[in-house]
Amino acid sequence: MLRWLTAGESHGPSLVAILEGLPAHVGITTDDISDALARRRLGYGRGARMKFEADEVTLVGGVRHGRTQGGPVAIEVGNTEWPKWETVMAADPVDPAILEAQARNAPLTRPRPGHADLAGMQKYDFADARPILERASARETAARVALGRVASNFLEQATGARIVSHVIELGGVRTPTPDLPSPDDVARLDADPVRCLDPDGSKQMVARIDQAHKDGDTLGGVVEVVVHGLPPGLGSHVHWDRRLDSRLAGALMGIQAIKGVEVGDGFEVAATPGSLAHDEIVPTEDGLRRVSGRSGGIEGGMSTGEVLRVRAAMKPIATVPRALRTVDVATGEEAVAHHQRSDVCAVPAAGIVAEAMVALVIADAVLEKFGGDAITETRRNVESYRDTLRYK
Ligand SMILES: Cc1cc2nc3c(=O)[nH]c(=O)nc-3n(C[C@H](O)[C@H](O)[C@H](O)COP(=O)(O)O)c2cc1C
Ligand SMILES: C=C(O[C@@H]1CC(C(=O)O)=C[C@@H](OP(=O)(O)O)[C@H]1O)C(=O)O
Repeated sequence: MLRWLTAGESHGPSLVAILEGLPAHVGITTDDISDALARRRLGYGRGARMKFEADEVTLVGGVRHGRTQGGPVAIEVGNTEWPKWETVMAADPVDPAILEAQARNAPLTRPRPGHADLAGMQKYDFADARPILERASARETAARVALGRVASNFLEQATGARIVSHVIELGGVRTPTPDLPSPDDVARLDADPVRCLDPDGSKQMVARIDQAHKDGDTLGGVVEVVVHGLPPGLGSHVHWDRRLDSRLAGALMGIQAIKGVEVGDGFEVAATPGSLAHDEIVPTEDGLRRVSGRSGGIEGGMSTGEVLRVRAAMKPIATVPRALRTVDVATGEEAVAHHQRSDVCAVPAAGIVAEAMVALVIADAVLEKFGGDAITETRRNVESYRDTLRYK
């Protein structure tokens, strides 16, 4: 079983992340993790911070000479801006100058609609939104992407499976019938400003972001994550919490601002007659194959061995420059929400975060099915399962 945790605030010294339960000998380097974090910083429409945020990675435990050791993998991702925020965020303000500066800091009392601010202030009994927004911020997704890269290295090395995401809708612009990206498309997708495979769609999306920026507005969209090369039988039909689809949906919904998840054609299938809604099975030279991929490669809560495909819908960024109405909780008066620099759109970045969450869930399902204390053992178990499948 894989377990993972993250800690840290948006403007604290660093984020930390721990992944426990991986076998030994998974190849992973600081450069691999830095590359994954660089992909998350890309994407047209992100705010100023992504231009200078360096995501300084330190592997602080569990990896030696580029290989996991079987113990928990611990990763630290430094926040470049820490020196500027030290007075606001210091954990142990023993220095009187820091104490004085903290006392001078005005509390944030105009909670932003669409954020955790107000419910968090109520729940945790704060008169300042700062402690809530610091942890609610999607800065935390840098830690998940770091863990996701470790998980996807394991997945590829143990099973050969590879993950890729793309943007299929942004600001209401939807690509007509999105082609499924292959792992070979990753470089092309990463080079596109909005990580969209369709050049016309990409242009329209960029124009939509420019318009929203001019209008003081923000945008959301839909990302799709595709996994190639999985064996059948990950997850199970026998209990709700062992279903691969429910585990993927929970993990994707756990990303900040994700408000909907689809497995395969999801909501569209609900409006389609049964004769056209499923994936018929035919014998081929490659063995038993589905003629279509509407189910997203999951049936009965298990991977089918076909391409796995899930989607996540992101709401527009909630810190809207043309500020939304709120109440100043210090006075009870009507006010506009506080606003600091913010993204206009973070849908392409959300795709990278979604890849990470999918990698973690599937790596967990692979370990559950195939076990292994060394990756050679996991790989051997995967291969013998594939070789001895009752029906191929
Ligand atoms: C990659 C990424 C970047 C984000 N950037 C911002 C941002 O700059 N400003 C903002 O207000 N919200 C941003 N968000 C969204 C907020 O974190 C999110 O709306 C907030 O946590 C409340 O969403 P929830 O109701 O789903 O928790 C971002 C989300 C993601 C996934
Ligand atoms: C820092 C990141 O995203 C941040 C997510 C975020 C939010 O409210 O979620 C608000 C912004 O942060 P700041 O308030 O410091 O400008 C984004 O830049 C990141 O993704 O690494």
